[in-house]
Amino acid sequence: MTADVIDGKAFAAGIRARVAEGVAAFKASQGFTPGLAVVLVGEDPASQVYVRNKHRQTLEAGMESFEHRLPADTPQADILALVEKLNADPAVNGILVQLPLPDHVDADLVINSVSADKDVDGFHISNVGRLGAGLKAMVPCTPLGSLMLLRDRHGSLSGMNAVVLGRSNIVGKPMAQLLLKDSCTVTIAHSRTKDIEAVCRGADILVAAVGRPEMVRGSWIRPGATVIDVGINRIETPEGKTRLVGDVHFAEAMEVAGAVTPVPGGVGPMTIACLLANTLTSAHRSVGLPDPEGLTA
Ligand SMILES: Nc1nc2c(c(=O)[nH]1)N[C@@H](CN(C=O)c1ccc(C(=O)N[C@@H](CCC(=O)O)C(=O)O)cc1)CN2
Ligand SMILES: [Mg+2]
Repeated sequence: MTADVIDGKAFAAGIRARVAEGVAAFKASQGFTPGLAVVLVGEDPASQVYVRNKHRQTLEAGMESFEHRLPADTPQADILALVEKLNADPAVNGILVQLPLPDHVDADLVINSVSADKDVDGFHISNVGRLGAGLKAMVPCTPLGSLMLLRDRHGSLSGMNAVVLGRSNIVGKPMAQLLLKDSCTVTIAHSRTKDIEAVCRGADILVAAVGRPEMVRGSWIRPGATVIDVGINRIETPEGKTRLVGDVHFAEAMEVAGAVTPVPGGVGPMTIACLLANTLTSAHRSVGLPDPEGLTA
């Protein structure tokens, strides 16, 4: 059996095109352009690439992009002051502080200083609580993108057994909430889970978000299951080069699963597409428009 490869790159391009249409319609009806502000502190190489891509794709969608690059040793008070300024700026509909932040910064404090209405990352504690309570929230981008890929493949997810491997605040926990909201039976598995392999084998939907290269082997996967690989791990090859792999052993998964997201080109591109979608959603909500269709959870 050979699984289908879920083309997240192509799907993300479609989402970005729909966001661009929504932005054009928004500008025409409201007379202003939605704006996204991104704050990068320090010189982490991967973060620099992600922030550059966010800037380019925000402009391509027809939105304003405000990039704030601060040195790694910026005092926490200066970061908080910048966020306050962005909170008060009517040209800014979405604010994102790129993670990870340097060690001297309290990331939770900074995340929760972003206005919940402009929190396009969905990390603010009030958005976390709203998602958990089944209320309208800003939803974290990677889980939202993963949900879109699952809905596209299956239509309804109702009654499916979903296992989320990993319990991070950024992916694992919100992913589990979204799957529950779509009426899956949800299990969160993690490093202390007993017989994790058997737990994963019970999954119709397996979402791997642990940050451990190729941890999920073919024997962990139920035949025909849909596997969403959120991991992005850079490993060294025997030739001394590096390459990206997910949390799932892709070649083995392809032999067993019904469908698998590749790394790269699976969930990753959906993260930025959903950031743009969230920024448009935030602009809609700021003027009392209904949420843009098909771009929210
Ligand atoms: N404030 C936030 N910080 C971080 C988030 C986030 O959602 N909000 N997520 C990640 C990084 N990230 C976006 O910020 C991100 C990661 C990966 C990709 C992506 O397109 N990956 C490609 C491969 C890229 C490569 O070659 O390295 C893929 O998987 O195909 C986009 C965005 C942590 N920080
Ligand atoms: Mg975890």
